[in-house]
Amino acid sequence: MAKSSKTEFEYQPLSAYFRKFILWSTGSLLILFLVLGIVQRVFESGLRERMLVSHGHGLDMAEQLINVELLRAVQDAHLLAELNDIEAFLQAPDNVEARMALENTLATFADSYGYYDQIRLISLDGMEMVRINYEDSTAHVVPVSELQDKSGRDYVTQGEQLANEEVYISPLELNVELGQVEIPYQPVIRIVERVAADIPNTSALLVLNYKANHLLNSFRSLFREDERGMLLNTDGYWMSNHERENEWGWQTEQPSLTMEDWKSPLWSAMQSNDNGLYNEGELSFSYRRIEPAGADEQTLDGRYATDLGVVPSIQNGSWYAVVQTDFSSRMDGTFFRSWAGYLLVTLLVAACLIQAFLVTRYRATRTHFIREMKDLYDNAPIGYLTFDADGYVKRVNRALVDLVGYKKQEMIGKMRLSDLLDDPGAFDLQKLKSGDQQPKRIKQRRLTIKAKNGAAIPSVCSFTPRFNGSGALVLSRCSVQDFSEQAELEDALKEQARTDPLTGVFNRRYFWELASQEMGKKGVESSPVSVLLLDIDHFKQINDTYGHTDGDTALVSLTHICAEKLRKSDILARFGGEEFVVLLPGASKEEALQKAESIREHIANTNTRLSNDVALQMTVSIGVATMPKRDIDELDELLNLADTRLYQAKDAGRNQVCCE
Ligand SMILES: Nc1nc2c(ncn2[C@@H]2O[C@H](COP(=O)(O)OP(=O)(O)OP(=O)(O)O)[C@@H](O)[C@H]2O)c(=O)[nH]1
Repeated sequence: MAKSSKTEFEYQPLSAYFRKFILWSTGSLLILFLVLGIVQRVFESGLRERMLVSHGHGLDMAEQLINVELLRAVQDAHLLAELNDIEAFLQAPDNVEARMALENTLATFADSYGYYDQIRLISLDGMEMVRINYEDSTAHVVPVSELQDKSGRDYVTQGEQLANEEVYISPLELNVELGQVEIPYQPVIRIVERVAADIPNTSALLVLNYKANHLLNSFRSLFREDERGMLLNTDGYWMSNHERENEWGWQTEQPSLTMEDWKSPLWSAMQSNDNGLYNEGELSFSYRRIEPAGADEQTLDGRYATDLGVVPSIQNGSWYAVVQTDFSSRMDGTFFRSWAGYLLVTLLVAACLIQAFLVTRYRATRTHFIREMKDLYDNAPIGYLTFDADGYVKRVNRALVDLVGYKKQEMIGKMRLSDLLDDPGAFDLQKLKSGDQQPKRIKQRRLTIKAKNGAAIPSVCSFTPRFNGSGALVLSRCSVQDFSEQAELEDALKEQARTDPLTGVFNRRYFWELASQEMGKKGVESSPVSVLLLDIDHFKQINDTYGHTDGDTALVSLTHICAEKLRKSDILARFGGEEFVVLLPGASKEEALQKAESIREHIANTNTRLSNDVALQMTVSIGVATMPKRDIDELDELLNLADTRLYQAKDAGRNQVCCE
């Protein structure tokens, strides 16, 4: 026969299995994604924190860079303003030597510093008096004929308001030559200092054109690759932007290239707070208002600037440094957005699905198994009863209910095992509970169950105890098998083994057993016992004459006739063939003799009706032996003695009793 390949779990309908699988996998995937979500959130917030630290660091560096650069330029202006050559020139502007001395000094300065593409001395009415151009790493003295009128320029107007040794720092802007923005762009800041103001009619403005490219390049290099650093002027135009075409909008006739136009809420935030963070989707902006070498008394740099003569009231307003990070692109570089991360998530999802499959399969198998077990328990052909450590019934099956006649609800939790036993003490629960005797299974025991109707039911019971981790009994299952029929059969077999099948009296083997018991009986040791051994006279002739069947009838009849003369305590048995034995407990020699005589006489006087209506008259010979005191070891000899005397009776002519 082909072996079935069906597993237990396959017995479940596929739809039920699939539904459970979906439930389990949905549940476990939800938990997985919840955990992953939390992990990602924690990681993200850490990343955001690091991003803000990096932003803050970049803005600190930017502020420091701007102040250091500009204050150094202010210091340079002071250094030049102190030159005697300037004072000498201003006192005699037409003196060629004084001019040349000043031009040389300024050219040397421009050469050796390299930060300034123009160093000029401008009169208060705006005319250039001396001008040094620094181009292609070389300082050039501009001839007097090429000097220009700068009156009306903002930095000149502002410079006119300065007191001696006061400094004005112009806005950062592209240099304009002859009305046109110089190409390539030359970002410049003009440092203007009033010189020789205390000498009447000689005061002028010392103007240093600070080349801001270096400052802007340094600014750009402060930020990480995935950060965008921006520098804006007080009107929100970019002086530095990673997209260079967005820079200098106010000078390139692109007035919409402002922060306000690009990100209006961010610009509003920048107007209201000096420092702050603005988020828009995945974009994060940190911003800071910077006073470029501003004379802000609150800050160390500001106090230093004031000391250096920078006049707060006429400065050009604030700059703004902004750093922007696209958080999603920063996440792109992390494990969560890497192929390893995606692989891990895929593996985890696969693990969840496999786990859901295995759990569903396991539970389906287990459910099926439990159902099978329950079915086996409930519908077993023998009774099952489960009881707890106190002996109370916890569960019973149908067969047991049928056997005892109680309803389930009458037993469960209400009756104990002992209530169901004919002898409540027959089963020792304590023994089952004791820790040192924890048999996995108590071997079969014969117990008599007491049914509701009072019937005693012989049963075979076996106990399977279950213990907890600390060895205490939790439950025990007891199987109960009705043994009534077998018991009856056993009794019948026992009876058969004891009796002579023809006559129904005890057989020789059982006679020995009973006689031995009688001999060993306690309390009557000194009382006598007698034995009669009977043999039918000429029985062979009866057989020969009437046939074997009538012979059998005669044998049966003899036991009846005999029994009429016996007490209840006397024991009659067939010893073999036509020979019988009678044990007379307590009978003395005289009493035994008397009993033998009465039996012999009764047999001789009683007819036995055979077939064909023949009336048979039998005689018996009897040997009598008596033991005055009981001794089990003498039983054999007692019977031998009776046998000898039986033969003596035969020899003496039969139909008589011999006792000596
Ligand atoms: N019908 C029948 N005959 C039996 C049974 N058991 C033994 N016999 C017969 O009993 C007879 C016994 O004969 P014997 O031993 O010669 O003794 P007897 O004829 O009684 O002679 P005595 O004992 O000397 O008086 C034999 O013929 C046996 O076959 C039995 O169960 N039924």
